[in-house]
This record gives sequence, C-alpha cells and structure tokens, in this order.
Amino acid sequence: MRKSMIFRDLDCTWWLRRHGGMVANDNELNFTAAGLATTQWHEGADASGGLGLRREVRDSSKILGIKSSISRRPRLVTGMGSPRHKVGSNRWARRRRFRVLVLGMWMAFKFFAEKFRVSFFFQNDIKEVGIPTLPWLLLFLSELLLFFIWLLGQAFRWRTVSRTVFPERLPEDDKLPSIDVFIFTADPDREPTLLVMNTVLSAMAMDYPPDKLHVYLSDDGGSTLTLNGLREAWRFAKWWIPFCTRFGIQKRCPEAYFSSPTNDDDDHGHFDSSDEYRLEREKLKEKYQDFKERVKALRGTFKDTISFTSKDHPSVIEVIQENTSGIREQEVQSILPRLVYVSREKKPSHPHHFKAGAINTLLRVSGVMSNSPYILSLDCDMYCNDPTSARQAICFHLDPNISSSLGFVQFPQRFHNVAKKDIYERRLRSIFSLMWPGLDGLDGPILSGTGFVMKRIALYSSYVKEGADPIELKKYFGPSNELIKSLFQHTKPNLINGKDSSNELLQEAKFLASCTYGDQTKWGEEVGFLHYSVAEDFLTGFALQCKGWNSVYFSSSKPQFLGLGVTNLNDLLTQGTRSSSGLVEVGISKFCPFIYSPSKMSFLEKMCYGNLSFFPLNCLPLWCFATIPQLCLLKGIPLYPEVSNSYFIIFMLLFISSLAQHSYEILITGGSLRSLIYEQRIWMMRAITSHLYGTLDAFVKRIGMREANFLPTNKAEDDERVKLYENGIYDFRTSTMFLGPLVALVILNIGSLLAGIARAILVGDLDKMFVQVFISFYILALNYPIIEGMVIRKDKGRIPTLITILSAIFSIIIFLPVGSRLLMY
Ligand SMILES: O=c1ccn([C@@H]2O[C@H](COP(=O)(O)OP(=O)(O)O[C@H]3O[C@H](CO)[C@@H](O)[C@H](O)[C@H]3O)[C@@H](O)[C@H]2O)c(=O)[nH]1
Ligand SMILES: [Mn+2]
Repeated sequence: MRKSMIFRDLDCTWWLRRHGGMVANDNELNFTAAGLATTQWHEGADASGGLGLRREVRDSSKILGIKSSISRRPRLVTGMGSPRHKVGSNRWARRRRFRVLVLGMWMAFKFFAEKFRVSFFFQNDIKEVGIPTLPWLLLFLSELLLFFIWLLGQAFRWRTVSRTVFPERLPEDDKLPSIDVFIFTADPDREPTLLVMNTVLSAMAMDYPPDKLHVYLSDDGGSTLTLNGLREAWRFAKWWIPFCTRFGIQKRCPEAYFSSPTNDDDDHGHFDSSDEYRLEREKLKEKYQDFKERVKALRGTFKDTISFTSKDHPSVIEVIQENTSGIREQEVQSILPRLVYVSREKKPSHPHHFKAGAINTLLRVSGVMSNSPYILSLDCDMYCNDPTSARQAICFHLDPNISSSLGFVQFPQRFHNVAKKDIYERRLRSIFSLMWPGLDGLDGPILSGTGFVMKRIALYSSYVKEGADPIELKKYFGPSNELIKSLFQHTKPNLINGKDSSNELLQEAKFLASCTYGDQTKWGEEVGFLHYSVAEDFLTGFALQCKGWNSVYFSSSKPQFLGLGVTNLNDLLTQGTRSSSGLVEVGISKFCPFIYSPSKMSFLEKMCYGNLSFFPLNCLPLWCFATIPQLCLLKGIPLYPEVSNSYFIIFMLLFISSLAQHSYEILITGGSLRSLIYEQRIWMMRAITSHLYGTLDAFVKRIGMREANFLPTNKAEDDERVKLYENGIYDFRTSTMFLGPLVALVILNIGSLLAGIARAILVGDLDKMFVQVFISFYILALNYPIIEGMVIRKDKGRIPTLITILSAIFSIIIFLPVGSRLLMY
C-alpha cells in the first residue's frame, strides 16, 4: 500500500518500467530483477536489510518523535539474499537513551548559564553594579545563537546509518542502465588541462560497459586548449582503456597510476610479476609521457589564437572521434565510451548562472544525444579512484526496495593530497564521517556538488508524466522538439543510433546550449539545477527532497573519487566565503528550510538543512567572544561568574562538555587529538573571516546591491606552497581582507591577556576576571601559529610586517574607542 502511494506521488512508475523493468505492476515490486543489491546497517545494529528498517523507523517517529523512536524497537528484517539477522535492537535503543541523557544534561547546563545572564537584567541595582548592559546583552545573544545552531546540529547525530553494496548481485552487463558522466571545467588557468584530462580518462576507464557510458566535458571557459586537450585524451584513451581492462588495473587515473611505485597498490593482482605486464606498463608510461608533453605544448600553440574569451563565446559541441580507418582502430574505438565536448554559448549581457547553468546545458545536450537515465556528476579535479563506483551507485538505483523514491546516491568528497598534518581540515571529517551518515538515517544526505549519481527524471520535475501535452511541456522545457521527445525516453538516443556526428544533431545540440534557450522556461526554477544560489548543489538537493525524493550516502574504505583539496589559507578562505554566501542565501530566502512549502521532508532533516544554511552566522557570536570579554577585561568589568560562585561550575562544565563531545566525535570517526586543535583553530579563522564576508555578501545580494559571483577554486599547484602545507605550516599569503581581522584580534587578545595578568598581580581580582583571562589565553594558545607568523617566521608564507603594524594600529584606534563607547551603555 505504502509503496503504491510513493509511486503515485512521484509518478514515475512508467519510467522505472522502462529502465530495468523492475515494476511488475503499479503496486507490486518485482524483487527478482536486481536482487537486493544493497544493505543498510544501522549504528548498533547487527545487520538489517534494504530500506525496510529505515522506513519502519521513520514512519514511527513522525516528526521529531523523540519518544516514539526511543521506545520503538526496530523489527526483524530480512537481508534479501543475505542471511536473516536480528537487529541488535537493545543496543540501539540503549545508545539512543544515552544520547537523550547527554542532550538533557547539556540543555540543563545551558539553562542555568542563561539564567545567570538573564537574572542580571532583573537586578534592582543594575546601575549600581557598574556593569554596562550592552556587552552583557551581546554575550547573551551570542550564546543563544550558538546554542540554536548547536541544537539544530544535533539532528545529524540522531540516526546514523552506514551501508553495504553487493555489486555481484547486479544484472548482466547488457541489462545495466546507461550512465551519462558530466565533468565540469571553467578556467584553464585555475584548472590545469592535464588535471581535467586525467579526470576524463579515469571516468572513461570505469568498470562499466563502454557502450553504456557517455562522458561529457562541459567547458565554461570555452577554451581551445581544453578542446584540443580532449582530443589528445581520446587518442591516449585508445591505449589506456584496453590496458586497464586487460590487466585489471585499479587506479584508472593515469597520473595516479604512474606516480605510484610499481609494486605498490592493490593493482593488477596476479599480473604484477608477469613480464608481459611489465612490458606493457613501460610502453604505456612512454605513451603517457608523450600525451603529457603534447597537452603541455598546447598552451604555447593556442595562446595567441584564442579568439574568444571565457565570458563571450559561441556554443561549441564536438563528439570526439577520429575518422581513421583500419580494423584495429575501429575495434579499439568500439570499446571506448562516447566522449563529447560541450562549451555553451556565453554573452556578457546574459547571466550564465555558473555551475548550475552548465549542468542544465549538459542535461539538455545529453538528453538529445545519449539520454541516459542516470547521471554521474564530477568536478574537474575529482578522478575516479574506484573503477566500480558507477556500479556501486547503480546497486542502490536498482534496489527494488528503494529505487522508486531514490533521487540520487551521494559519495563522499575526499582529497588525495591531504597531508598528515591536516591544518586546513581537508579531511572534511565532520561532514563526510559524521553529518552525512547521520542524514542517511533521515531522508538522505545533502547533495554535495560532485560525486553523485542522479536519476535524470528527478531533475525534470513532475511535469514529465505519461500523457503530458507536448505543447504544454514546451513552456517548461523550451522549444526543442528533440528534447521534448527525449523526456519520455520513447526514442532510441541518437548517439546510440550512430547519428552522433550528424550535422542535424549537432545543430540541435548547439541550439540547446545557446545562452537564451532557458529564457521564459522553467529551467533553473523548477527544472534542472536551481539558479537561485551559488550553492546550487545544496539548494537543488533541498528542493528535490522537499518533493519527496530520497537520497543515499555511500562511503567505503576505498574512496570512490578523489579530488585536489586546497593547500593554502587564501584558497580555503575564498572558497569558504563563496560557500557561506551560498548557504546563507538559501537560509534567508523563500527556500529557508523551516518555512519552505510544500515540503515532504521530516523535521529532523529540516533541522540539518537549517543548521547548514545558518551556521555561517556563527561569525557574529565568534566576533563577540573575541572582542567583548577582552575589552571588558581591559577595563576590569566582569562578565562571567567569579570562581567562587556556583555558576562558575556551570560555565566550566559547558566548556568541558563541548570539548568532550568534539573529542569523542573525532575519536570515533578515526581522527586524532591533533585534529581537535586543527579543527577548532580553522573553525575560528573561518568564522572570523569567510563566514562574516559570506554572510554579508548574502545579505547584500538579497537586497539586490550585488550580483552573484563564482570564482573557481584554484587547482594549479605551486611546489613551494605545497611544501609548506605538507610540513604543517600555515601559508599566510592572502589578502589583507582576510589577514587583517585575524591579526588585529590576536593583538587585542595579547593586550587583554597581559592586562589581565597585570590586574591579577596589582589589583588581585583574578577570581572575578578568571574566565575572561582564560578566554584570551585559550584564543591565543589555539591561534599560536598566527603569532608565530607575525613575529618568528622568516619564510615567504609569514605575515607581512606591514599587515602586523597596520592591524596593531587598527586595534588601537578602532577597538579601544568603540570598546569604550560600548561599555558606556
Ligand atoms: O561557472 C562555473 C563555475 C564553476 N564550474 C565548475 O564547478 C566545479 C566546482 O568548482 P570549484 O571551484 O572546484 O568549487 P568548490 O568550492 O571546490 O566546489 C564545491 O562547491 C560547489 C558549489 O556549491 C559545488 O558545485 C562543487 O561541486 C563542490 O565541490 C569545477 O569543476 C568548476 O570547473 C563551472 O563549470 N562553471
Ligand atoms: Mn573543488
């Protein structure tokens, strides 16, 4: 009954029938088709099968339903094909109870702490105490805001889930659905062509039937360099792919493969000692060198001939192929996936909507070319590290228990260049080891831009229904007849028909890639990726989940995709500013997770979305904590209970328990205590700079005073800077906009710490001022690398003396007068 309701809601039974024939009739699922290829394991559970358990849990705990989900014991479920397991319900419920206990305790601490703050305002002799109200009020509001964000974040920890796949249970290769791979690049300077081509090659070489794989490269830079690089990649692929399949190579990104030692890796199992393999490897290595040289040489050749710019160019679409005859040539070509270059038209007068615009163009172009039911999307630096990743995703999409409402499968975003001392927190530990598994136990993870496999029809909104009027559809999808035909998957896709390079098809594709095609349609509003925010992934995933599509998170010990993480402060803060701006933009729009309707999302899931879209606002409390107690300390005004007061214990417990929670989470997600320091430090640095600027940017955009902007993150590595990063040394070469506030705050805290110590000795009021002295001390201890960068370091990545001096002057002339004013109210 429930299943049939889901089908009706999403109205895609007819579509599912077409892809994999899994729906026997509208109410019945045919379990034999794919077998249950996936299993979901609850935290604390021995094993459970399919989505049975998950639905059970979700349905029982209607909205927040804390009570019902604690008392509810998960039922016995079958693992379809795997032996029956009894879910470890006792352990599971015990954990839940423990969590509620901890949560309750924390709330109690918080209650008393705030009682302390509030009672201040009700003192009769408020004027006589000599403590100004404004700083007190600001601290109170800061504490409340942080508490609110923290509380929302608890939803991530509620129902953690992890999953397993059984690709061996998938149907035969000829019954697998086809996949379109989308790869995006935007700027050949910031995203080196060789890097992009490695991603393309690794995607082409995936372990998936080549006739069911179509790789599209979207080039927003419209660069001849990229197009010619792609032609070179195609030539090299003719050697690379047969080599990979023949020897069962695991690392299918050539750069990663050739830069790892010969006898390393899980690669090429029994082949590794054979002469044949070694000989072939050498040969391929030479070919790869050759390919690299050619790609590098392109830069010189095409530099002067670039006739159009990245902001102004016509649409260029090319199906990469070579018309060479010869039997071997054709044979080899037939085992390569199709490769298509797409550069959409851009005009300075026309908004292009950044990556969302690029995705929508690829959706349309691929729709008339290969029209695969599933789409794998990759950023240009995210190469396929596990050749079976596409199969893994298809396991979920073909799992009859979940496929009908499954919108996308999300893989974690991991980086291959993370150093041991992860000073910029590029392991993204809390996101991909804690939050996403937590979301997976709710309605599913948030769409994360790259490394996801999406069901195409999920992006077509509910307009595409059997029997829909084509004329009506043109209003939503634009005037292209070919595109409208493709929506229903009635006709055989053109690429597969062999019509791929026909002039007609290319003309149609160019039309679909023109900058005006989406005008007066629903593209970017209801159809495809939404344009509204620069965090297009977050927003689009949100809208999909509101419509009732679920998602699945799948992380395994071998990362499916690996990208290039940023390795310097400048890139990190720039990227952080853009993403904070995008997230807050969503939070303060009509898409605000708590008010957007209609929404089929559970309340816990909304809390998670809310947490992410509002967490950049933590810049306000953090700025307050970094200035107000310090300024008050300079003047000897106490803002916290004295050590002998019983409220002091409450504040201490709050501090210790939050550190304890953080440490505990780091330890259970495989981090070390060192990461605790790195994470706390980078959290402060980002809040003070990126989050502040991002939030401001979002508000300024909201009132229409600024246009959105998307500067792709730099992916060109600089050896010297990488070296600093690998040694765990911060690279402070960044703009004054970022560096200034950090240095100024550190100087202020040095001042207040010294003043605090002096007061303790001269006035003897350490008891009263202890917490404030401690706050300064804690901030300085954590941010010691900034002090080091200011006064000790001599290398190029240090903080320039000029910035230090300017920031010191700034501290004195801004903080002190502003501070004194603040303290008057
Ligand atoms: O106008 C544009 C801008 C960017 N890109 C591509 O988008 C990808 C992501 O850009 P990047 O600069 O690497 O941004 P990140 O901050 O690293 O990206 C994260 O955040 C983005 C915005 O939320 C998501 O799109 C990404 O997938 C996610 O990895 C890259 O391949 C770019 O080439 C375009 O195609 N067109
Ligand atoms: Mn990126």
